[in-house]
Amino acid sequence: MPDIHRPRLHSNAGGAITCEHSSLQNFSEPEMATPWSTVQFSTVSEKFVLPEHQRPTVKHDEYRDLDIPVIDLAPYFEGQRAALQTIIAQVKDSCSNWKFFHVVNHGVDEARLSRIEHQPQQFFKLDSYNEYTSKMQELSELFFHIIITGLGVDSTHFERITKNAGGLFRWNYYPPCPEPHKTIGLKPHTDFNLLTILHTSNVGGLQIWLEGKWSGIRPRCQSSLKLQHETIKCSWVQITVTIHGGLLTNARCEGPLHRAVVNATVPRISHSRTSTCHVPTTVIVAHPALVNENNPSKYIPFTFDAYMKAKQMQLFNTLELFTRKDS
Ligand SMILES: O=C(O)CCC(=O)C(=O)O
Ligand SMILES: [Fe+2]
Repeated sequence: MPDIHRPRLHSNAGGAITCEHSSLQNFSEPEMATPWSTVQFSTVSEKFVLPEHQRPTVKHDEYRDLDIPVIDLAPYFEGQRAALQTIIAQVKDSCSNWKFFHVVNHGVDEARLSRIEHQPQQFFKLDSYNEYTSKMQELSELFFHIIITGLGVDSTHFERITKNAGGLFRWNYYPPCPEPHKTIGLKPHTDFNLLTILHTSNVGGLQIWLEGKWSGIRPRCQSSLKLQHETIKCSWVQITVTIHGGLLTNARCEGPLHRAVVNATVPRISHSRTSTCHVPTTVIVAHPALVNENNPSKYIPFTFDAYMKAKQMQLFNTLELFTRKDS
């Protein structure tokens, strides 16, 4: 298996991160002030304000004095006899009593750990990053407008959601893979949320399920666009409407099933920006004008909160789905 780094992160305030696979870089948009952010805010954006009962009551620097187990790997690396047996017993105990533990003298060098921590911070400081995210927001809003206008329906129904849309920015890194035919970079999926803007490096890999088969989409970075008498070089982005879009439009605009394949020679990077409805209580329901006898309502309305809970059920409490109810 190639070591695909696939960050999946929910950029709610501050960027709580959930990783589906090992993640190399997780970047959320700078909606909140952080010590190393160039953007400082005095209030939290409305779209991140949680209902009172959902707000955390334990502060970030409020710690409990717990006797969390610390596993020391030094004796093992030093080749001490019986070290492994001791560690096995400690880990066994920690797993059943705590479900987690700290590890010291783990052999991962400090400089490397520090780089992993600091390099992303440099990225967030870049002006280009802030400019990029606001451009992406503008582009998303423009496309919301275009899509809604195309449906020929009144836009107020969508505005409650699109106006509050936040962003989820994700980088996918696909290293070259010695046996690309035996594996896949990103399994078939549809994106959730409203709209995805995807930009890929000039290396193929994205495939979309079209007319009953997987179709490779040619990367078109630096394509030329004729605009009045001028030819301008433009970088290409792809826009897909995703699951909430499908629900809002009663399946008139739904995101495509897609996947990413890997290759043996060149690394590939893609970054996607999905628009997210962050108001947990907003009910996502099809526009009434798009539901009629010929197009009966396809989906049960849900709130963003319910949707996230269902998603988390699968991501974090997956085993609950397989737990015997009679046990
Ligand atoms: O890498 C790609 O081309 C696809 C990425 C993707 O589907 C995603 O990030 O959801
Ligand atoms: Fe995707």
